[in-house]
Amino acid sequence: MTEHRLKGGLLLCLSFFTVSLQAYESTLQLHSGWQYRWGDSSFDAQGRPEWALQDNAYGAWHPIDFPSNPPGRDGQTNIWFRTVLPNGNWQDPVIYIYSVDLIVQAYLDGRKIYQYGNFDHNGQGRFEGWPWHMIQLPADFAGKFLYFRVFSDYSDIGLWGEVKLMERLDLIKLILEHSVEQIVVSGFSLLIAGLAFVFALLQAERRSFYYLALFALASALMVFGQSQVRLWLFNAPLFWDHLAATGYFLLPVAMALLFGEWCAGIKYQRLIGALWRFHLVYVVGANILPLVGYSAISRMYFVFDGLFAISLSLLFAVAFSRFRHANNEQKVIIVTFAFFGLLLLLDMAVAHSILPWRRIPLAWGLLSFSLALIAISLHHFVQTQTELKRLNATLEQKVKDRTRELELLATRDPLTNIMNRRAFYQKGEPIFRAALRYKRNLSVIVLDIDHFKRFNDTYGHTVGDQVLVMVADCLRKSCRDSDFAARFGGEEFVLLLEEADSHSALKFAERLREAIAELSLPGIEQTITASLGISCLSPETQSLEKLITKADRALYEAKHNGRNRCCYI
Ligand SMILES: Nc1nc2c(ncn2[C@@H]2O[C@H](COP(=O)(O)OP(=O)(O)OP(=O)(O)O)[C@@H](O)[C@H]2O)c(=O)[nH]1
Repeated sequence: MTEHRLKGGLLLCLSFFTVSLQAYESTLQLHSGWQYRWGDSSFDAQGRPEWALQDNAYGAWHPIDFPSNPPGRDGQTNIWFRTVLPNGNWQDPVIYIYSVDLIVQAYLDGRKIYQYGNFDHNGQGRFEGWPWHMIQLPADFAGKFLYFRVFSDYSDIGLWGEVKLMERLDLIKLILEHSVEQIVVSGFSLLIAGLAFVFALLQAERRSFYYLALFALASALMVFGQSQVRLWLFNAPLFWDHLAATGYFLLPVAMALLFGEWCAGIKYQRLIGALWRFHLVYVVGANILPLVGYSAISRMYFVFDGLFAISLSLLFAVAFSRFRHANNEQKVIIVTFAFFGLLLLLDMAVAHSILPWRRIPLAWGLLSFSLALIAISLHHFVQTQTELKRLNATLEQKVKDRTRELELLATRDPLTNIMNRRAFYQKGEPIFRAALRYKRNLSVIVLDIDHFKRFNDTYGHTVGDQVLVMVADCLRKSCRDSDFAARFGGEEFVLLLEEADSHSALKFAERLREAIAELSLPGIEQTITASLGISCLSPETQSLEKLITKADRALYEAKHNGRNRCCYI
């Protein structure tokens, strides 16, 4: 069973390979041996065109290399072409035509075998888009004349691009091959458009990202709208041609906008501004006029290409006049733009038969331009983000510093730089509550400098201030980590001693008193002493305030008993 399957598979592969190999060998270019005849044929009673019946006047047909734009058009809109189909070993033969200007019928032996577009009784019709054509041939085609009846009121008339006799399977492969690069490039452009749009919404350098999104979107529309695979997605050539034309006509708008943005500082900004506005009006007009039946999108190309060629040349001139002074980014843009622009000009030259028909790799030019733009945009994005981060960090630091300053202002005594009354209560309240709850020791010392008024009166306020600062420093140095001191106002200080019972609080107060008594100021004779009142937490002391009041009473005792002493209640 497995062996059978294997054999079957191998055979299938082999036959596919041989069919494609054989078909590939037998693909024939129908690029020579044609004849043409201006005007339109009359039709017999059975509806057969008389020009497609072989026995009619041979002398009326003129030889031409390729069935396109023969001489002597003279405003005519109808033409016939014919060629003799060759012999060959075919399995499923078809004629592939890249495109026709504009609508077409194909006849073999007077039998109509293909039609694209609608011919009225005058042999005229409307533009229906530029699809690729696949004309199925009957088995007995060899050696017979194949006729094409063509109508065009466009600048070109006839078949355009490739005309080939080939196997249907090969044609499918050919269309896929032709479309791969367009699918990849248009997909990529669409991705760029989406990303650029998101970046535009997110960050500061909005405008260049919007323009980049517009350029990438226009490119995607143009490339996919022109791809051959488009008809398999949605078989409406006119719709795709409108889309492709809109994308194509939008290119100079987006290019000029981007150019103006990225090459800021370049002269001629007004010219660039005028260019994009002008082309934008053209895009709108080119879409509206065919809709109201005034013209066809096919006619819009001719004028557009002329204008685009001028705009491109102007942009080239502007770019290169400033090339030497441009920075590296601008140079990359200019070079990739030049490459893309050159391909665009070549494509136009081919489209208008100035150059012989060939495929121009427009997609690659477009890709390189898009890649350069996205790389530079991302570079700018990263730069802006880094700058923003740096600014944020500086700002955050400034806010922190300022908050800290404000905090200090709100909690510190500006003269002595120790806590003020407010901060003392803020810090002391939770400690007091915890001590009360868990029955821990807690003591408060209220300290007042003796006869402080005399310092002010005798030596002036500056000396009074110096005494206050010295005493505060002494308190700070004497305190343990868990203790803290605050200036409550004037020459009065309060200390909170955690885990200190009356005994150790008294001992500490005594040490403090002695340390203060040793302070001196050069040239000041008055000794610096302080009186201290001490109170300890007991179950009946219900608030920190009350504990301080108690210590205040003790201080009063100390003052009353002669100052420079400690009293405990
Ligand atoms: N230099 C200076 N003096 C202040 C400051 N705050 C209050 N004083 C002064 O401190 C003095 C306090 O004096 P009193 O309350 O009479 O008490 P005292 O002179 O210390 O006397 P006793 O407390 O009874 O020993 C007043 O003259 C206030 O003007 C200050 O920040 N700087």
